[in-house]
Amino acid sequence: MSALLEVSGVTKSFDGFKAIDNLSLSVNEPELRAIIGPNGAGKTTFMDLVTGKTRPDSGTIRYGELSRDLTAMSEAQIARAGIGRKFQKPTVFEDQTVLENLTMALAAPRNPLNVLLRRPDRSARAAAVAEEVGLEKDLNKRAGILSHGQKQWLEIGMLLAQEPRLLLVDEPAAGMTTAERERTTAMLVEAAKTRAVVVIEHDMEFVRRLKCRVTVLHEGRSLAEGSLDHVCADPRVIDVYLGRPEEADA
Ligand SMILES: Nc1ncnc2c1ncn2[C@@H]1O[C@H](COP(=O)(O)OP(=O)(O)OP(=O)(O)O)[C@@H](O)[C@H]1O
Repeated sequence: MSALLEVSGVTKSFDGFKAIDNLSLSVNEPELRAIIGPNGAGKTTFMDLVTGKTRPDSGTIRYGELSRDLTAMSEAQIARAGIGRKFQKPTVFEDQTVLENLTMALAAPRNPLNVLLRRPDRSARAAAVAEEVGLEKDLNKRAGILSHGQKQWLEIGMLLAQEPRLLLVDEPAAGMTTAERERTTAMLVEAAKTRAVVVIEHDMEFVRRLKCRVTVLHEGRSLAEGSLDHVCADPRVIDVYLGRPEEADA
């Protein structure tokens, strides 16, 4: 296990307001990491910075063995370097089938000789990804008729098909049924066995099931980090995020 992503002293202001304030954070490979924190804590901005959608005012974001500085790379270069992002709302091609969506998303074979010598069966690879995200029985269904949860899984599958080294996932459980949430947890835990997966999530039960290291963001800074039990016992986290029971009752 080694650091794949190293965020050091990053600050990002919008109109003088520090959305990210001297943030340092590192993610290993493989690792599953949850990022929690109150509204406006800077969670989405963090993902925007890593993917190159937003540029920091100061600090560095280094990635991979070569410690490439992501702040000097375009969004397309960052995506090509193996960083995938799943936004909250599913974005799949509704008129295409599950299989077609996954096939379109498949990563191009890295070695051109593979294409010449052993032309990979793209449908078989797409079917294997479908199995990873529990859609193996729905290969020929049009994506538009899938449930909200299934669309989320399809999009996760489309990202996995691109073989990312770092996958950023924004609130995957939002709008899902309890059963769907449980399957999503299992999927992310499995995906994080061979890559880095960073999940933003508000649902604490969901985070608990991930059984992973948790970073609590608050006002653009890392307030606490460790197991969920560890951060939940931190009085500062209780104050700014979890609330005290007597306050909740009030
Ligand atoms: N493009 C932008 N322009 C101006 N302000 C922005 C921009 N992006 C984010 N902000 C501000 O930065 C702060 C952090 O926002 P961010 O969306 O990163 O928080 P968050 O932790 O993801 O919140 P939530 O849980 O509500 O999604 C907020 O005050 C937000 O209004």
